[in-house]
Parts: sequence; structure tokens; C-alpha cells
Amino acid sequence: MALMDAVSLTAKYTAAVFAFYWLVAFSYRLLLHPLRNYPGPFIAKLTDGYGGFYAVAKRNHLVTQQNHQKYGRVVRYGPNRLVFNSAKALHDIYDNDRVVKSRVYLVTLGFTGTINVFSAIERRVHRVKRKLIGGAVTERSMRDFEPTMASQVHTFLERILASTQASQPVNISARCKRLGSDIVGLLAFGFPFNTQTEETYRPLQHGIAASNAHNNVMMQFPRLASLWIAYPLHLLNYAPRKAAFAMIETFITTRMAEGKDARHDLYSQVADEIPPAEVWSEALFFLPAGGDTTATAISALFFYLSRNPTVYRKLTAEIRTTFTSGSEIHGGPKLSACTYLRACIDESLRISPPVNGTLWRELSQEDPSPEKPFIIDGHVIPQGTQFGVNIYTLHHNPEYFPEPYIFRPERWLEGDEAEKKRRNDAFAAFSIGYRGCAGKAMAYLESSLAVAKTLWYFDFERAAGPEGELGAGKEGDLKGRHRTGEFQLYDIFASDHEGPNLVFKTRGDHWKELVKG
Ligand code: HEM
Repeated sequence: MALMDAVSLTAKYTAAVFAFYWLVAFSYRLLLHPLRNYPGPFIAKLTDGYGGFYAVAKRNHLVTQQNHQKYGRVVRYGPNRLVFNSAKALHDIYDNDRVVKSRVYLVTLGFTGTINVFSAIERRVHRVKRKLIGGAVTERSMRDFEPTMASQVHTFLERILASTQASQPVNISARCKRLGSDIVGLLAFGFPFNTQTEETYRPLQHGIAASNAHNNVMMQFPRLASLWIAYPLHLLNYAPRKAAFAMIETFITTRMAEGKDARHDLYSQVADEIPPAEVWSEALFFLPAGGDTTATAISALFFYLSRNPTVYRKLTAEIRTTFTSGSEIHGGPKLSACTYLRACIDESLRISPPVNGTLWRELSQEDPSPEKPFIIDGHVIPQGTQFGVNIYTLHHNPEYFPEPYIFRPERWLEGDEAEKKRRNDAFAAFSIGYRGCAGKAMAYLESSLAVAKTLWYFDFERAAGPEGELGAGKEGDLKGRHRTGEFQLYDIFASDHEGPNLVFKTRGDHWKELVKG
């Protein structure tokens, strides 16, 4: 009895101490914290759990956008977090020597536990990695890699051709994810995943998506990583992540058994410069960085083409008058001269950015000018604050992109120099500054080849009935997914998505070229 009383008394005291601790912490965050005067959702002022919750729901981008509409250009999105919605803020943050990636990126180390170009925070460490890894995806490297990429695009087209014979709708997201993964697998590991044609390595995509979603929750709510509740969360997606990692081990051992120069891939380019563990950490990051992002860009463009017949007609006319055969479509001056194609890709990246969230940053511990106040878009930012711009929200800010939910590639081709600068300054699909995307050249080449070649060989339209709605918003949805003309993204740091379901028809006899190879 005495023992029971002691246990009950200890429990009561512990609860009281916790309650007191949280009361003091919450009161401080609300009333005394340096960010106390910034507007934002009440719960976000108290805990990062707000962002964590919407990361679990995969719609932080939509909620951030709604919060900006409600609270204005700057929103307090966590006790120590501010998110901005202006091009000025974008440049003040991301194009700035005093700013580094937030420590929350360290949660992405995952299975390898090794820092890579994406997770490196210190500028010195990052600079070395960026020089090395960036070199594998420059325009020049892409010229060497293009035949490998083109052969995967060819397989993508062959699969579409097969669908025309069976009169089956094609789920474009599924196809593009496989295409993206097969291409980046060859670049990163020199290993043919062949997910376009075989089942064996398809679970890899599921594992990577699960891992991204998990990391995204931890990045929004870093405290969670050290709480007991993180363990069941780890277990939730453990099996697919573990299975993916086992596959990756196969790729690594297979590749290492070959000579360094056996293939033109990341390994061949950096193996002499960094230890194997780091090479594989970089390669692992390439899978979502290069595969999923580009897959989203291509899927979204197919979605918007299937819903905007005037754009579809203009783009097909450009492709079909610029080239005289499908095999003529490759990187070079002719493809670069397809300005409407580039405008369509940029408009798709604007309206449905593959990385759609807030890329958190902080003031460097090695701030080169600590004596100067740090200012973002007119706001003096206290040390210790995490800040960022939400890419999806900025891309839908009508100050820079009037009628932001309308897919209108023409916007990228019109206006005087001042208008162009205003628009370009607010375009952040690849982020900007020294941490901006290293794989931009690859992303544009892959998207251009996949879309231009498809339009050369095929005509397409969206599938009839409810099947054709896959990927679109639903009228009446109350969670920000109500726009039927918008391709829906699910925020997992990169994006998950489904559809569109499209029906393809061959164009004349051009398909025979595909069969010949
Ligand atoms: C449409 C496709 C793509 C989009 C929208 C995109 C977007 C981005 C964004 C927004 C970042 C910054 C992330 C951050 O600050 O946390 C980034 C970084 C990066 N991306 Fe991409 N990316 C794309 C394709 C690629 C491809 C094909 C590769 C090559 C495999 C690649 C490699 C990288 C690398 C290495 C970084 C890290 C750069 C650094 O921190 O220095 N990306 N990308």
C-alpha cells in the first residue's frame, strides 16, 4: 500500500513538474520570445508540432499558402521559425554568405550516417563536395551521359506504344517515376534498375518515398526525433526503407566489383577523390534528388497539357515543325530553340514545383559580419531563428505571377526586361544561390527529351470518366485540394503524386521508327 502511495505521489509530482515546465515554456514562447510579435497560427507559436502535423498530412505547402493569405508576407510557423513570401526575402535568404542550411537537414543522414552534398551545413565542407558532385551533372557531363538517358527515354516510348495497341490508359506518374529512377540509377550507381520493364527493383521507389516522408516530418518537427513517439514512427515505414537499403547494397557491391572506369557514372567520376562511404551517400541522395523531382516535373507537364488544349496544340506544332524525325530530338541547338517547350516546362515547375516546401535556413555560426544586423525583407532577424521561403507559396503569389493557378506558358515569353526580371527573381523551383540545384541541366534535358519525343510520336488525351480525374483536385475539397485544374502534390520534401491517366494514339507511321530502335 505504502509502495502504491509512493508511486502515485511520484507520478503526481512528475506530472506537475512537466505541466509547470510546459506552462513556463509556452508562456515564454507566446509573451516574451523575440518572435512574439509576428503573426501566425496559435499552435505554431507554441510548437514545431504544427509543421510536423502537416508534414504527416503531406500538405504543408497548402497550409503555408493559406497562412500567408491570412497573416500576410511573414508568418511565424514555429516557435523559432519565420516563413516569408516575397522575392526580396528569397534573395536575402538564399543568396547570402551569412546564411547556411538549418541543422534540421542533419536528420536526413539516414542509413549511411554520412554527410553528403545536400546535408553538409558548414560552408567549407559543402564547397568541396559541391565542386566534386556538381561536376558529375554539369552540361558537359550530361553530353556524355545523354545516350544512356536517351535509351531510357526510348524504353519509356516503347511502353507507351504498347499501351496504344492495348488501348489502355497510361498512369503517367507511375511511368515517369520509373523513368526517372532508371536514369538516375545509371548515373548514380551505373546499375540498370530496369523498373520500366521489370518488377524486381520497383519497391525501391516506395522505400525512398517512405524515407523522404519520414525525414520531412523530422525536419519540420526536429524535437520528435528525440522523443519516444519517434520509435513507432520509425517502425511504421521501416520495412520498405530497409528493403530499399538492401537493394542499394546490391547496387553498390555490383558496381564496386567492376573497374572504376567500367561505366560513365558518379562512381567513375569521384571514386579517386572521396572514400567509398561518401560516394555511396552521394549516390543515395541522387535517387530522390534526380529521379523523383524530374518525374514530378514531367508528370505535371503531361497533366497540364492534357487539360489545356491550346497549349497542347502550340507545343505539338513547335516540336513537329522543328524536327524532321524523332531521332533528331536530342540535346543541342534545335532543342534549345524550342522556346515554347522551355516555357511549358518552367510554367509546370512554377505551378507544381517538385520541391514544394520551405527550405529552412539559419544564420551561420561563422557569420562573416556578426556586427551587422541580419535583415530579411526589412525584418531584423534574431540569432537562433530558422527562416525560409515556401516555394509553392511564392510561385502562387499574384504580385509576381498574375492568375497564379492558370497554366499559361506564355507568361515566360512576354513582357519587357523589368517584367522578366521581376518574374525570374521569384522563380525558385531549383532554389537559388550557392545551395541551388546542381542538377538543373540534367532536369531540363531529361524533361525536354521525354516530352518532345512523346509529342513527336503520339497524340494523347485524358482518359474518359473518373479514371481521367486521377491527379486533379476535387471540387468542394476543404483542405486546399479543390482546384480541378491543378495537379495535386503531396509534400514529402520532394513531391508524391498520382496520374494523370492518359490515352495515347500513334501519330501516322512515325511509331515505326521506335520499333526499328
Ligand atoms: C525538375 C527537377 C529538379 C528540381 C525541381 C530540383 C530542385 C532542387 C532544389 C529546390 C534544391 C535545393 C534543396 C535544398 O536547399 O534543400 C536542389 C538541390 C540539389 N539538386 Fe536538384 N532538382 C531537380 C533535379 C535534380 C537532378 C536531376 C539532380 C542530379 C542528380 C539534382 C541534384 C541536386 C543536388 C546535388 C542538390 C544539392 C545542391 C547543394 O546543396 O549544393 N537535382 N534541387
